[in-house]
Amino acid sequence: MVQRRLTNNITKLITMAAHREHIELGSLPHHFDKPVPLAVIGGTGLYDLPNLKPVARLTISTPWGFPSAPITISETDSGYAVAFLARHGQHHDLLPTDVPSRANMAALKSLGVEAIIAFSAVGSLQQEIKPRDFVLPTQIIDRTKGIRPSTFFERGFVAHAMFGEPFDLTLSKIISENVPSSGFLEGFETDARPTFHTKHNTNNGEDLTLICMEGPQFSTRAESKLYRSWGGSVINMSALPEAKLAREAEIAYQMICMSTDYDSWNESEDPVTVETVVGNLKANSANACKLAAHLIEVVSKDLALGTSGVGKGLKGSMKYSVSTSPHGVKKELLEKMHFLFPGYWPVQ
Ligand SMILES: CSC[C@H]1O[C@H](OP(=O)(O)O)[C@H](O)[C@@H]1O
Ligand SMILES: Nc1ncnc2[nH]cnc12
Repeated sequence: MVQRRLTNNITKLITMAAHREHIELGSLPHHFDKPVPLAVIGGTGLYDLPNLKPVARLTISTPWGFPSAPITISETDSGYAVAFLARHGQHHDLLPTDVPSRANMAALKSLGVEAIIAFSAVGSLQQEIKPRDFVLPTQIIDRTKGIRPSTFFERGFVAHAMFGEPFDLTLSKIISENVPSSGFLEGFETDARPTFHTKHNTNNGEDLTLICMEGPQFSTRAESKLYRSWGGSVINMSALPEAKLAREAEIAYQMICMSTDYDSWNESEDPVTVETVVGNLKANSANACKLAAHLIEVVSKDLALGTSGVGKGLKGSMKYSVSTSPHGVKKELLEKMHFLFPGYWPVQ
């Protein structure tokens, strides 16, 4: 019965997605004139926000190239505008290493985005984080290989952003306090319901640590066990440099992880394959979309009213994080920076 309901949901989602893609690609306006304060980045299995009404589809050129895909602007039932970007491209044709994160972040910033909720499929490094559970990480360990461009700054214009707290604490608090207790959990037997793991709800106030590896191959068992010994909770290939660039762009950023497998440390389970990841994601995609739609309403309202001050502490922070005297900086570099930070360092 539950299985049939899930299958029906999936079929409905696929049909709606195809319909939407047709509408979006065919006839949506290519411009949107109002600021868009909130963005959602969709990862593996989340290429669309099917519960929202698309109103524009934008192709944005930045000094760092084009984003992974055109950005869809949709409206919620209450009329809030939200931007959606598929991290690996609309048809998932970008390896994690090749995601143009600088262009993605710069394009979102140019729309007026102040906060990002990013979704990601992750492997679980802890027994209690079951496949299909959701996790709100609080820390990141960087296991990428230094081959992804990870800063907007470069030789000639040096800056250092703070990153001790890699996720935005205010945004994280709003998300963890607003996980819906019903709706989001529908379609599951009580004992199979996914858990939403947060530092305070399920981890006694201890950090939930996300390991970000280079990939595209999954980890060896020895690596997976090493990450557990470091206190890793979950693992993916996508949090970095995305989170670092959001910080440099002064955008509040929180990743919501969906566990799809036990990576390779758990010898009583089969090691992770793409089939396992995609299978779990598909089965739970209706759930993920419901969660996204609910959080979009809550966070958009918060941003509009300024209730919690999401992102306010970040505004202006990069202006004071620069080591180079702007007087000696090449004009081309300042022009690039102007795209992200209009008015910070005027081009002479
Ligand atoms: C297809 S499994 C590995 C792939 O899935 C995750 O993608 P995303 O974070 O965009 O959901 C992971 O980071 C890897 O890129
Ligand atoms: N086990 C895993 N390792 C890295 N990225 C993943 N994404 C989903 N599962 C993963």
